[in-house]
This record gives sequence, structure tokens and C-alpha cells, in this order.
Amino acid sequence: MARESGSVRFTESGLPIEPVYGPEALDGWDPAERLGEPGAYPFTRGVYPTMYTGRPWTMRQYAGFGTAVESNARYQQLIAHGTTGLSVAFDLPTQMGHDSDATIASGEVGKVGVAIDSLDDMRVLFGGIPLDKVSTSMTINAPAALLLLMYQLVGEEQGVPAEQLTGTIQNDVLKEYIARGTYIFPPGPSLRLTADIFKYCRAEIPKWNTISISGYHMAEAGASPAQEIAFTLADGIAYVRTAVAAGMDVDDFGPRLSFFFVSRTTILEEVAKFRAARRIWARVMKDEFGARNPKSLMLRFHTQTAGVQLTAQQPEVNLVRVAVQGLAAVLGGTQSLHTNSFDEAIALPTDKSARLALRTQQVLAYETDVTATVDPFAGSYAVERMTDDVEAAALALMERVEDLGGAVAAIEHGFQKGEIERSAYRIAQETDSGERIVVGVNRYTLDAEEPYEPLRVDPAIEAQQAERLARLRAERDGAAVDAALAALRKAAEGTENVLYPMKDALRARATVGEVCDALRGVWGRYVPADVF
Ligand SMILES: C[C@H](C(=O)O)C(=O)SCCNC(=O)CCNC(=O)[C@H](O)C(C)(C)COP(=O)(O)OP(=O)(O)OC[C@H]1O[C@@H](n2cnc3c(N)ncnc32)[C@H](O)[C@@H]1OP(=O)(O)O
Repeated sequence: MARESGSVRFTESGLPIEPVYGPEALDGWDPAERLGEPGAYPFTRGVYPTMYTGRPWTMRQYAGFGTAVESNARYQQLIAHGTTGLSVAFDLPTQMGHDSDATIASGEVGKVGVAIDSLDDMRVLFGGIPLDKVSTSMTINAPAALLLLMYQLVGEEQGVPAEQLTGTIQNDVLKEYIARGTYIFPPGPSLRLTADIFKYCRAEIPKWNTISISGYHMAEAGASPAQEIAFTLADGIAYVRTAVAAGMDVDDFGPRLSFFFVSRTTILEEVAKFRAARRIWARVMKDEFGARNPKSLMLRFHTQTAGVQLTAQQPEVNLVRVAVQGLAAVLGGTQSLHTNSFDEAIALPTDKSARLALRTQQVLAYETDVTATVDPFAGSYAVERMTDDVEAAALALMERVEDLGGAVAAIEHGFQKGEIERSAYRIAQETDSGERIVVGVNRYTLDAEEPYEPLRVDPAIEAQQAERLARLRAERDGAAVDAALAALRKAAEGTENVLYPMKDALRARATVGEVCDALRGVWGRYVPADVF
């Protein structure tokens, strides 16, 4: 751990960490109550009885840039190198529900992910990738329904029935208001859309993970581990309440909720955090919502190594950080993992750095012994005590969210954002003062950094996408698109599930921008109330 203050050390959540823990750390500690068996309530030891002894985690590298053609090539490469799941990054215009030729999209097309304007692009993105064999995660939030439906339509074209599709949409708009920023609609209609997605998936795509309730972005914005899990689980509670209020039984959607956390270099507290999060969620689902299906109680999660801990200085050192972070995720029992590329603090990963990032996971999975036994830290005085401590800190924060009226009301008060900003400020101060050591940045620096040639996205991509859109609009049946969009607007004004008319519109080759504009017209846009 890189932070010191006299002889007392503190975890990233600000909890004291003792130089030595002994049996007294676990006074009154009941393993049956706190741990249970692996794969059994309260799931502290992991969600599956055999964990990695039965099957390694999914190696799921987040990737996508430029056009569908370029991103497809990167996916094919990752598959050839042994990745076991896909994870699609979309560009900002797609994430905000704008077409590539919209004025607001200028300069952003294909930059932080792939540009998807219509079913035509989606078909290219998954060309040659059998959707019945691969599970695909899509980091898409406000327009999550659109991308899911286009994925289903591509599956239909490949002859893959929707019941066989497996994957995840991020679809977590609450954390967009708190930390990530790609929201479109106000909370009310956003949550209605989430409930529509849960219902649609239950009926049509039953193996799909309908949401990835994410703490990662809060952590990147400065949240401590305790804040990260507290605010994420509080968002989870808000989604469950929404779906129950929309008439669903908790066991009809609970098994398909999933989560997404960060993994930092502070291994011990991260392992404690993952274990605590599983225990809290299992208890919430059982006690507050009365879930009976054990799958509803299981907190299954994806992990990404902490991008914010990577440095632009001496970037190769990031390979070491990522290995440590990845190890923490595995010791914490993750289901799926993205290990960052060492150059991600500078630019888009190159082919080589993306391959090295995947190799890091393969070393963890096949060269170490951490997959040979389940939850190896169980019973450790230090880690069990830290698990209890992080759990208590997170529960206290969740109570404060409840006191404000739940996650949505707390967001409207600016509570989570304010807490995270205070934590980020503390980290910045500690780094500036040198109290927090960052190798290569405030210690062990080089006089001159070696030059580095980053991968850049070709700016011509924007014009290419605009041409594709012009062609699409000329070729398609405009009257059919207008009629489908009118039906979508009508559903949005009423209570009918919007996904069915939305699918018709997308099949008729309505664009992402057109579909989102139709919804913006009915639901309006979210304007944050800034709290200082
Ligand atoms: C920063 C950036 C940005 O801001 O832009 C981002 O957001 S990037 C964000 C990127 N996000 C992501 O990539 C999210 C990824 N999330 C996911 O993949 C999912 O939501 C997940 C966390 C639930 C993991 O799903 P998965 O399919 O990879 O893994 P699962 O654990 O579900 O395992 C797949 C199947 O194998 C079975 N299985 C697995 N392990 C075992 C075992 N030991 N014993 C028996 N069965 C097992 C599971 O039951 C399941 O089958 P069955 O289903 O039949 O039970």
C-alpha cells in the first residue's frame, strides 16, 4: 500500500489497517454466518461451488474503435489470441444516441469506441462471429435497448434464436448521473425503459444479463472501495424496486442482474471489498426483497483493472500494476475480467499492448496456483477482518442513501457525487504531497521519458460513416421508417413495452439517432442540477 501517515496505515476506504492481525480480530466471528460454503448463501466465498477449479473466469477485453470493420478485425484478433468473451466499446455519439453525421457528433466519431448508426453497421461489427458461441458485453447505457435489439436482429440473420444469445448490456443509467455522464432521459423514463428491458429479456432473451450495475466509473472518479460498493448496491436496490413496482416478481429478473467493479493495486482491501459486496447483496435480496431463487442472491460481477492508477510516465510499469490488479480481482472471485493495456493512460491500445493485456490474464489463469483452490483468503485474520470492516463502512453509507429517500433522491441531492468528489480531492492532495507514492510520478522518476508512438484513429472515419448514412437513407423505405417511429412514440407516451416497436423501427433501418430523437421528443432530456 502506498500511503503512510506516521506508523498507522489506512486502507483506501480510510479504515485503519493493523500491522498484525491475530485471532482477536475475529472475536465472536461465526464462519457459518459470515462465510457459508462456496456457491451458497451468503456467497462470501464466491458464487459457484467450484469457482475457477471448474472453469476459469471469462477473459473479456473491452475493445472497439473507428468503424465496424476495424473493430470486427480487433475482435477476430482477440478471439484468435484466446479471449473468451467479447466486450464492445461504442463511440460517444452512439452512447449519446446521435448519428455520426449529426453536428454534435463532429470530432468524436469512432474515437473512444466503434461508431454504430444502424443495423447495417451492427451486421458488419459481428460479421464472421457466431453469436450462438460467444457471449458479448456491450457498454451502452441510455440507448442500451437499441443495441440489444440490433444484436438480436443480427442473431436472427445468422439463424441464432434469441433464447441462445448470451451477453450483457451495461444499461445502468443511475451511475451515468453520478459519475459517467452519458445519460439522455430524466430518471423517470430511464427507469421505465430499464423495466421494459427486464420484461422484454425475460420473455424473449432469457439468458441475457439485463444490466451491469457499475461501480467502476465511480471508482475512476475517486470513490473509495466502500463508497464504490455502497453506491452501486444502492443503485441495484433502486432497480429492483423499479422492476417490482412495474409488476415483476423479484425471481423473474433477479438472476440476470450483474455488477461491475474496479480492481486496484491494493490487493487485500479489494479482495475484502468483493467478498463484502457479495454478502451484502445476498442479504438485501433475501431479506428486503424476499427472493427465493438462489440465483437471485448471487452477485455476479465483471472487473476492470483500475485505469486511473495507470501512469503516462514510464508506461511499461503499468504492466506490473495490471498484473497485481488482475490478481486482486481473481482472488476476489470475479466472473469476468478486463485487464487494461499498459498504454491506456496515453491512447487507444495498440495490437501488441492489447495482446499483452490478455496474456496477463492467461498467466494468472494458467501459470499461478490461485485457480487451484476456491477463495484462498477464507479464514485469514486480516482479510476476514477487512471484509467485515468494508462491509460495515458500506452499510453505513447505504443507510445514508436510504435516509435521503433512496438512490434516485440521493442523486438529485448530489449526495453520491459530493462524497466521491471529496474522496477524489483527498487522493489528489496525498499524491501532490508525496504521502501517496506513485512510482514513476512522484518517486523514481526519469529525467527524460522514452518516446512512445500511440495508435490514432483515422479522422476520415467520420466522412465514411456520413456517406454510409446518406446511402442508407436513400435506399431504405422512408415511409416504413416513419410509421415505425410513430408507433414507437405512441408506445413511449403510453405504457406499452417500447422494445417491440423499437425493434420494428431498427429492422426497417431507422438509425440510432432517429430512434433516440423519437424518445427524446416524448420523454425530454435530463438536465443535472449542479450541487457545489
Ligand atoms: C470503462 C468502460 C467505459 O466506461 O466505457 C466500461 O464500462 S467497460 C465495461 C465492460 N463490461 C463488461 O464487460 C461486463 C461483462 N459482464 C458479464 O460478462 C456478465 O454480466 C457477468 C459478470 C455475469 C459474467 O458473465 P459470463 O458469461 O462471462 O460468466 P458467468 O459467470 O455467467 O459464466 C458463464 C456460464 O458458465 C457457468 N459457470 C461459470 N463458472 C462456473 C463454475 N465454476 N461451475 C459451474 N458453472 C460455471 C455460469 O453458470 C454461466 O452459465 P449460465 O448463464 O447458464 O448460468
